Amino acid sequence: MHLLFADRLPEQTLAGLEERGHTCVMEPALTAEDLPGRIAGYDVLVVRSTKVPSAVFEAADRLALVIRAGAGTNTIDTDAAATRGVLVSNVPGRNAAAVAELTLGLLLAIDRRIPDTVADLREGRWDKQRYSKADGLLGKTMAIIGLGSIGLAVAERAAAFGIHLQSLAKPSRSAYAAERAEELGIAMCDSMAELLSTSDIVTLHVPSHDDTRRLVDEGFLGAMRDGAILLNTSRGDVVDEPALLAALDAGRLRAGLDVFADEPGSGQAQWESPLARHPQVVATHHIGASTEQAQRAIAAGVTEIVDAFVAGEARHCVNLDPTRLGSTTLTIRHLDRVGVLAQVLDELSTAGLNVEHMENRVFRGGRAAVASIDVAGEPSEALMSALGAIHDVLGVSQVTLDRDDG
Ligand SMILES: NC(=O)C1=CN([C@@H]2O[C@H](COP(=O)(O)OP(=O)(O)OC[C@H]3O[C@@H](n4cnc5c(N)ncnc54)[C@H](O)[C@@H]3O)[C@@H](O)[C@H]2O)C=CC1
Ligand SMILES: O=C(O)C(=O)COP(=O)(O)O
Repeated sequence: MHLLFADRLPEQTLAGLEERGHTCVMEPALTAEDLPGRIAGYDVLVVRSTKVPSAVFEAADRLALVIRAGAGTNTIDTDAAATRGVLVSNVPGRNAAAVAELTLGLLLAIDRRIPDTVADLREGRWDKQRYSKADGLLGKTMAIIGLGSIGLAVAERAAAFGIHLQSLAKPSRSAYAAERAEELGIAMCDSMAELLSTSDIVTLHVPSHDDTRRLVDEGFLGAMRDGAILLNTSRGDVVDEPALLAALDAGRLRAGLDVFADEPGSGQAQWESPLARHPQVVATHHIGASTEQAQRAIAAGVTEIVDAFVAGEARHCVNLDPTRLGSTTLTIRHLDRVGVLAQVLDELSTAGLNVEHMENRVFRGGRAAVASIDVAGEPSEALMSALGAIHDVLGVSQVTLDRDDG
C-alpha cells in the first residue's frame, strides 16, 4: 500500500512499514490546503493535528483509511470520509499519561506561579516574598469532566497529591471507567451546578463534538467557585474563550491551557492570543501528547492499525455505525465450496435485503464453513426456505436484534 504521512512520525515507524512492503512518504509540512492536491495515489493518510477537510475525500482516488496518530478526531471530516467509504481510525489511550502529566504540570505551575518566578530569576530579580503566597493542593477538590483515558490518568496522579476527586454521575459510563472511578474514590455529583460549586479545580477531558463545544460558557464559569482553577488540555472550542477571558479579567479564576480554538498547526507562527498572554493563565503550545514516550506508543499503534487493515480489520475505526450494523444476523452453515455464497447473496438481492456486514469462517478440516451476514431488514419465511434449499447449504438461522442493543 502507499501511505502518506502529513505530520512527522518516527523514521523507525516508516522503516518498519516499508519492511512489510508498503511505500511510505513523509511530508510533515503539508497543510489542509495542500492535501487535496497531494492525496491521489495514496491508500492511507496518517496525520497528527493536520486538518483533513472534505475536499481531501473528494480529491482522493484510492484513499481507504485515514489514521489519526493521536486521540482526537475533530480535525478530520469523518462524515465526509464515511460518505466516501473511507475508514477513519484513531490511536486511543496511548498518549493519556503524557497529557495527564502536563495537566498536573499546569496545575502546579499555576499554584506556585512557577513560570513567573522562573522568568523573574532569569531577569536577575530575587523576590521571595512575592512568590511565597501559594495556597497548596493537599485536600483541594478537583472536578474531572470526561472520565476516559486521560481523565482517569489525571485522577490517578491527582489522588497521589491528596486531592479529592469528583465527576458527574453518568449512567452510560463504561463498566471499566465506572469500576476504575470507584477504585480511585471519585465521588459522583448529580448535577453540573453541584460539581462546579464544590470544586477548587476543574479539569476538562472531553472530546470536541456537538454536545461539548462551548460547554464551558458564561454560566459554567459563573458556577465555578471564586479563585478556582480551570485546566483545559482537551480542545480549545470546548471553552467559550471570550467568556473565559472576561472571568479572568474579573480576577475570579486562573487557568492552565494547552489548547486554543484558533491555535496554529504544528509549525511555527506569529500568534497573538489574549488568553495565552493573560497573567492569570499558564499556557502551552498544545504539547500534551508531545513526549517521546507517547509518540513512540502512538507510532506503534499506527503500525498495528495498518497491519489490522491489511488483515481486513477496521481497528479503532470511529466512523462506522457503532450500533449493530444490520437489524438481522443470518447464520448460514454450508459446505466450503465455490459458488455457495454467491447463491446466498443472489437470494438476498432478489429479496431486496441489503448486506451490511459479512464474515465467513472455515471449520477445521476445510469441509464446512459458517457465514454470518447482517442484513438491514427482516427476512421473510420464503427467503429463509430459499436459502435453506440452496445446494450445499447445511442450515440457516436468524437472530433479529434491536439496533440500539449493539
Ligand atoms: N492536549 C493534547 O495534546 C491532547 C488532547 N486530547 C484531547 O483529549 C480528549 C480526550 O481524550 P481521551 O481521554 O484519550 O479520550 P476518551 O475517549 O478515552 O475519553 C473521553 C471521555 O469523555 C466522555 N465524554 C464525551 N462527551 C461527554 C460529555 N458531553 N460530558 C461528559 N463526558 C463526556 C466520554 O464518555 C469519554 O469517557 C481527546 O478527544 C482530545 O480532544 C487528547 C490527546 C492529546
Ligand atoms: O491526540 C490528540 O488528540 C492530540 O491533541 C495530540 O495532538 P498532536 O498529535 O500533538 O497534534
